Amino acid sequence: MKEITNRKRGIFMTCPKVGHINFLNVLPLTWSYAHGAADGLQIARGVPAELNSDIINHRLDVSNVSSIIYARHSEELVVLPDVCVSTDGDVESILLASRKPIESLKDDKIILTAKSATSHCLLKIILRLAYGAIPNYYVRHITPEDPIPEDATASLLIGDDALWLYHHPREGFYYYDLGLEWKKMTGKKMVYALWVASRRFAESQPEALQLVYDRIRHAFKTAELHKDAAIREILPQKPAFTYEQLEEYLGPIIRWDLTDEYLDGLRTFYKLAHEMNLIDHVPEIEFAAVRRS
Ligand SMILES: C=C(O[C@@H]1C=C(C(=O)O)C=C[C@H]1O)C(=O)O
Repeated sequence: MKEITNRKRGIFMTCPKVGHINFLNVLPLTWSYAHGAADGLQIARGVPAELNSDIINHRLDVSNVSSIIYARHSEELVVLPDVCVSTDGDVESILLASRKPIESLKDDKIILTAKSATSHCLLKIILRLAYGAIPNYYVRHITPEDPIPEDATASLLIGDDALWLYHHPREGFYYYDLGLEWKKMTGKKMVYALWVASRRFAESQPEALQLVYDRIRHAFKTAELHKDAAIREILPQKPAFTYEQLEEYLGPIIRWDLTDEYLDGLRTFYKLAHEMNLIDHVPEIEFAAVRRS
């Protein structure tokens, strides 16, 4: 298999350029890449906003991206089946931090982390539909140590920043988990990130796409087997978290299977985003033509 792949790679492929959002929520894949799964791939690490832009601008062939980006560029992208970053309720790492209770937010100033795209929409949908609030939003760099700038009422954090804040909340603020808020409002699961390939790459290099898909899928399929090793390996780089915190986060909390129920949650998200003019159409979800494993 390896030989065939390598031979084919020699014929068709330069090294596929694969984006990797460097958050703890994809630790099984980070671990796999560090243990052989990155061989023959060119991995580019970044935050969602960077990789969202890189795939649209053809600097990447495949990447995990904010799920809303697929809706905005579905004509240029195809979705890899079976993999995503999602939750059924609490997410822990997408947090609204606020000086006021969420029920009393109205036209306040809210700062949105510059790293995100999906959660910006998720927050706008939840505040508008569940709380009747239409705040003024500004995108800015935010640090979890100083989560709400002086001039704002609330702010939105995602990823490891938000997970850190979840475990080290500053007293005197209110905190809202947007995975839980979404579940309370819609009863549905929520998909935050998808893996997508540029259509151009998918059509011109199907074997290379298959290789990348197989590696990503395998990493999440075997996540449970390597969970302990992956957490122990990352902990020295993430001293602000305990083993128990990551062990809970990477399993019961974060899910990676893009099953029908998660797709249903994703379609609901797109429908509401469209109703709020955050996207201009609700896309059909078109999957890459890979052999599923
Ligand atoms: C669950 C999370 O979802 C992330 C949220 C994203 C966004 O808001 O655009 C993008 C990728 C996801 O990995 C998280 O931030 O931890």
